[in-house]
Amino acid sequence: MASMGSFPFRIETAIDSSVISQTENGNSRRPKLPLLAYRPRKFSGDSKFGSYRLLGADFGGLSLCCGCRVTRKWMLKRVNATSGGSREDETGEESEDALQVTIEKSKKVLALQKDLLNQIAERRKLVSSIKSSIIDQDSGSTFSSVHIASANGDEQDEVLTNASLSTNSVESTVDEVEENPPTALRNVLAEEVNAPGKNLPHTRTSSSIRSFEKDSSKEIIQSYEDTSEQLGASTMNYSKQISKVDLQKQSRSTTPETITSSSKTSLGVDSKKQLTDTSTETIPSDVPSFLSISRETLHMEDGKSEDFEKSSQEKVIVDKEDSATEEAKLPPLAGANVMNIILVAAECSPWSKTGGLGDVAGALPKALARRGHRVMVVVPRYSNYAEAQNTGIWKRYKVDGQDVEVNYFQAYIDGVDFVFVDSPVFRHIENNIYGGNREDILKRMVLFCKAALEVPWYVPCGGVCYGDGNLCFIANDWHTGLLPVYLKAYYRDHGLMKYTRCVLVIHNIAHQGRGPVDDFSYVDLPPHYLDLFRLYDPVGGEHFNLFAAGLKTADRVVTVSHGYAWELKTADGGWGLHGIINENDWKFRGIVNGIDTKDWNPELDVHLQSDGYTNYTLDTLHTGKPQCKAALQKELGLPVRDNVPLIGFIGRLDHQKGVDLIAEAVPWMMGQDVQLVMLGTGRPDLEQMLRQFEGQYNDEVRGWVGFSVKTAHRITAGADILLMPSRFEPCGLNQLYAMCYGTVPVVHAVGGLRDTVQPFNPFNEFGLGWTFDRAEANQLINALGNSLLTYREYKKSWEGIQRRGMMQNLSWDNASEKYEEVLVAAKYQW
Ligand SMILES: Nc1ncnc2c1ncn2[C@@H]1O[C@H](COP(=O)(O)OP(=O)(O)O[C@H]2O[C@H](CO)[C@@H](O)[C@H](O)[C@H]2O)[C@@H](O)[C@H]1O
Repeated sequence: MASMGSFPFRIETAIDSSVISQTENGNSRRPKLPLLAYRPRKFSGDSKFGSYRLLGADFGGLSLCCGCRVTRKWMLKRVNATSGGSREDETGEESEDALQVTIEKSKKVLALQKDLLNQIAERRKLVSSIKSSIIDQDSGSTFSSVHIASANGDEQDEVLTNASLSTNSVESTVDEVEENPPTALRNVLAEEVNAPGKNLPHTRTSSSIRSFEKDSSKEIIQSYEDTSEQLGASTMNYSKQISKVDLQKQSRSTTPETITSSSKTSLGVDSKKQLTDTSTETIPSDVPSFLSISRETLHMEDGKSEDFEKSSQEKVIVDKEDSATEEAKLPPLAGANVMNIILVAAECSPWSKTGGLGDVAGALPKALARRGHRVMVVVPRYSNYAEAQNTGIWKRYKVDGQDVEVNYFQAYIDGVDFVFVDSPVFRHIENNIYGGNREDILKRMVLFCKAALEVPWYVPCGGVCYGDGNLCFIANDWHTGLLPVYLKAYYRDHGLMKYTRCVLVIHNIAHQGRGPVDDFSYVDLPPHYLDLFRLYDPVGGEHFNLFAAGLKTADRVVTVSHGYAWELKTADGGWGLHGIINENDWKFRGIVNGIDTKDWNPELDVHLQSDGYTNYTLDTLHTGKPQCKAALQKELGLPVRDNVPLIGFIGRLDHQKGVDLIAEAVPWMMGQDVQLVMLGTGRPDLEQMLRQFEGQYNDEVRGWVGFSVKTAHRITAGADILLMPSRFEPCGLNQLYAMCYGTVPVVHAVGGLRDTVQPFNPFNEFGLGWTFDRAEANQLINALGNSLLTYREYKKSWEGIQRRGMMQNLSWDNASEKYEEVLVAAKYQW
């Protein structure tokens, strides 16, 4: 069957024997002239308006190239004209008038069709994006951001079914369009538009057409009217389809702004209600009594909440309008996997940061949002943050028998909702986030995890709460190890938050939230939960271990490199938790961190835009980097010398980072004509050591005790070599930053350092830096010696190392895709 024509018509050419057999004289032989039969099909409501069968393969030398009804009618008349003899004498003025009317009508129809074709082209893109994001072949079901916000399982199913059904409908329609591209019709239309009436007059000037009778013109007009009517109907129907597509696209869109604007602008009443219901009515009434007493305390503060919601909705709608075109063009990278993700961390750059966790919490969520997920970060509010507005939402949670009130602040930045949990216990500790005694820290984390877990219910971001369906939390380190435990104990054990999952990320196993078993009393859990926390190891004996409970209850566990994932399973690297990690190997995975390529980019770095520093790229490495080096030397009061290797160190001053190994190597270094700049805070003895080196080698060493993000950026840009002799390093970010800035890393090959710094091989000019196998000073000296030799004697090799480092794609884009795989695995796991 050759199928031609244009949407919404489906034209089929075929030999229809029943018609063949009904020739005028009743003979069953094939007629001399081709016959045409019109068989309208009833519009089924899905995609077809009618179907035409063209009988016969040839038509007086004209191929059956056009499926439009007009042409068919015209052909029919031509058959009659040919078979019925010439009537040229009857084609006078009257016929000319009729033709004129016909032409006018045809123009209108053509305009209508043209419009329709445009709409088809536009919507096809839209529908193909929906197709890719909807179908979940494995499960046969589809989760979408509509039910992200829905808490009721039944409702979710209903939404899914409806969505799937209507999508299928749209799909079939579009498939037909694709199967039957409207090229033929468009050709005819194009001709008609370019030269109105050209087609008809053209045919009419041919001898056979000149013989049209009066009636034939009327029939043509009637035919056009029919066509017009059908086009009108089809346009209406297609508009309905388009509306459906709109609705689905919007309701499936995962970004908060889309959801908000959908609820305000395009969603149908039911959909609006659904979203609204989610934000306000999904809070289960049968929440266990041992939970917070916050349920009744959702109150507005001087109407602030309303204002906040209104303003955030307005902002979101503007954002939505700005990005609407782009969104319509691009389907989410995550496709059918789009979900709501809430990353919960004790620190988040740029607001709070003591190390790499802050960097990850600030950057990974943005990368996940770029993939199309709706993403939130929940972090304590340690200080007043200019960007964050008070939502006016207050809740109270029980911590160690006391009611503690929290107030949620919110900001929407780079596609991510940042929610800050405010409470007196977090205030003014921005410089000592993990400070205080063990019980105080533990109580802060209890409060934080309880408050974070309920954010998706109570804090409307962009006007709509996240809800607990299709939701996955990402908890980070022991501080939020209670999150998966509370999710289980308070909710899932009670049949609540059934579709919510929690992935726990290990950034550093050395800190576990250990304490005496009695600490269990602070975490406010049923007694049978104690076993999750109880751990025995030769170092701590029987103790309370918060990380252990988190690892056991999390749906999935991630750590920040492959090397560290392997190390964590060993007795040396697991720090007492290797047993639990091995037992849970099935849910454990290593993913190497990415970096924020906006923050840490020599081309854009805001800290390189003053004080003699400069931004640079691969192309300007030759001039830019030396300028930064000179600026750093000048800023630190070191001799400004271009040819002296400048060695940098940035990091916590503790056992992990191997600062003591550097200290051991300093006397040797000072004999090598190098400059050494160290930035860090931590153990007082190591801080003192930095000061001492500076005093002792004042022309060569600078020891900056303190935490300065600006200085960290400037050292990264100005140094030639970055030293990282870490005893263990789960991932390490500084070596990644260094490589992006053309600074060559010299590292202990451990954990993520081994994963990310391929050792330089001078024979094939391969590699990114120098590594050494054991955390020992002589090994460090050996590797550093080789790097200095290359720096001085093999400039080309050095530049090759720099360039290879700078050319890597270290962004979060790759890592976020892998996180997405983990989140999806968690989502479908029961
Ligand atoms: N004094 C100072 N002033 C300014 N900035 C300073 C600073 N000291 C450190 N920083 C910054 O803090 C970050 C440190 O990140 P790292 O990944 O190197 O180590 P950290 O051990 O904190 O992180 C843990 O988590 C991260 C994230 O997963 C893992 O990469 C890592 O291996 C693991 O130990 C960098 O951005 C660095 O510039």
